[in-house]
Amino acid sequence: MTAPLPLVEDPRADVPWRVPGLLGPFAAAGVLTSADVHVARRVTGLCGEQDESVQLAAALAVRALRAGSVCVVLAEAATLVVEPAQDDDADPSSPAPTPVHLPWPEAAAWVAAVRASPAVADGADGPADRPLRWCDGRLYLDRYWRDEVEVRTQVAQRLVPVPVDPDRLDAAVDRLFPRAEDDRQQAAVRAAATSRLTVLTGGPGTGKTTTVARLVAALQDVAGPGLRVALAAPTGKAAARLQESVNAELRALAHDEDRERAGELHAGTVHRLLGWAGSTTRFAHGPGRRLPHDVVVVDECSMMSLSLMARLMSAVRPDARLVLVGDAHQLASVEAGAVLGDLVAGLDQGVVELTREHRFGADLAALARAIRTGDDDLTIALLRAGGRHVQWVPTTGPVPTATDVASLEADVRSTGRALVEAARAGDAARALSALDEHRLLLAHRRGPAGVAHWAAVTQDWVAQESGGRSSAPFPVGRPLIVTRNDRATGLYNGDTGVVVATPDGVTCAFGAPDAVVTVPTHRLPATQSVYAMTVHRGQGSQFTRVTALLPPAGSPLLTRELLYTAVTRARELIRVVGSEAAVRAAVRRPVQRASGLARPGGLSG
Ligand SMILES: Nc1ncnc2c1ncn2[C@@H]1O[C@H](COP(=O)(O)OP(=O)(O)OP(=O)(O)O)[C@@H](O)[C@H]1O
Repeated sequence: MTAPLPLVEDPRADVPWRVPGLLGPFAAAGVLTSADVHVARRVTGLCGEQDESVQLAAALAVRALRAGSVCVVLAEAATLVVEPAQDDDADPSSPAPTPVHLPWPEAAAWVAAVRASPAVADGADGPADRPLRWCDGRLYLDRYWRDEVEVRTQVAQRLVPVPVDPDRLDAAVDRLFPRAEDDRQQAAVRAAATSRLTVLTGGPGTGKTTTVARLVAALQDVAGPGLRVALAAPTGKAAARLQESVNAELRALAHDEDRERAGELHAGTVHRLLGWAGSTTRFAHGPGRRLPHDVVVVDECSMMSLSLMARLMSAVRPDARLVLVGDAHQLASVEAGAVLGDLVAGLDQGVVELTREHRFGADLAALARAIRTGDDDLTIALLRAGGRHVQWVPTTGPVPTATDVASLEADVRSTGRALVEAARAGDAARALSALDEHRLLLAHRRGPAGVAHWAAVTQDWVAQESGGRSSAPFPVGRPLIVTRNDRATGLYNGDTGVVVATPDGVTCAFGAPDAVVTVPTHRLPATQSVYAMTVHRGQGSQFTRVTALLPPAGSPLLTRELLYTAVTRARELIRVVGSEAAVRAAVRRPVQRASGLARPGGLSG
């Protein structure tokens, strides 16, 4: 009897087993996944569209969403390179992506077929009931086009002058920002007072949060008192940080009346503010039931997707003031869209950029600036020069050696030991401080330069420091990250905490060292250990010291925004472990997300 042949599986599960016809070579080349093909066939099929070139265009629109773009620019489709945008399984040691030669349809005939398709609404005035939309050379899934229209309309409606007493405003600005050199912060207060939309952008430590607090105080004076103010951020962690810093700043205001008028503010997630009803698109608040607030301030807006921004804008009362705050150079949202970046780049009014770094060490700030401006020579020079705040371990092989990671290891061991000791002593505040002392950030989740591998390595180092691994479900000293929002405990996806000993057993401490929240282990929502995290996960948080361990230069995840976001997570020290080629590849590679808002004039019509 012959043994059955072993089943041979395609190692890339996202490549369809067999895609016939025109889409076949695109699937085989890895440009399209089975999900892209499936969704495209379904949406076109429902409308009776059999033309394969239209199916291809639809599949590319679906693919674009995976890569963070809102639409596909069909004329540029043939310049596609094979690079799975968020693909963790991509082998980072593989060579850089290369253009692929594929059977692209002839351009003019392709566009004509798409525009004439019963699945496609042609232009802004096209039918409202089709799954796809063609507009200005871009093909969208219709839902995303509607979100863009919503944002564009809201922006136009909100950027109209709001009358306020000019003398009163002058007096408030002079009181709150008396120094002439704080002219940008003054401008932000003026913008927020005189417009219903203000975009406040700037790198870390440029005074955004300080400005938010003082502009709230100014608004309570010139448009209040008694304005209802909502503060929000895309993640619970970012919201907690915002609340803490804004209230600290409000308490420190020099004038009693400003302090009294502003009061104490609460911040929550954007989802919570909008009354999230358990699905990503259904919210209690919207155009039919607006938020009651007079002022809505949202921080960390770089993390907001197009869809969430559209929902937010349509839920804020037309006569309320909306202030969007964030660093437009950071990684954009995991979902499609880079609205903050589009607004900062495209608006000729309503945007205030803060540029003076107040907190950052000078060499850290210079490094962040070099990366942000795409200057790879300067980035390398600054890394090489090093300093009190910058360390570089240039690696040469595809995988870092023990020597390459020696300084990382020393940091992980010392902070790990401090964390475990504090947790064993039941000192939650000290354990939480130790938790934010150092963080290892990576681009990938899996693979040799991924979180899974490095979390295991660092966990071993910590275990060696603290008397071995424990098999307990919640070992004392284990750092945890929450992976799901949980109303019952008030914990949010991304919150980090630590397991601490108490006289009654173990519990988990979350929050800031001066505002500890304890949650018994049996009430915890889903959590994971957090010995290392992706840069995406680290967004919205800062740590005293950060090690960014870069994948090899060929990794598709290595981008300017990724490196900038990693570097700007550090308060005191950024250590980069990676090759010169990887650093240069990152700096030279800004993420390009296609959207109709980003095109010239895309925000005005
Ligand atoms: N005009 C100013 N003059 C002097 N110091 C300032 C000024 N504005 C802000 N600061 C100080 O600079 C530091 C950073 O300010 P802030 O936290 O507001 O920046 P940020 O842009 O919100 O930073 P991040 O994005 O990291 O949260 C704070 O210590 C703050 O007190």
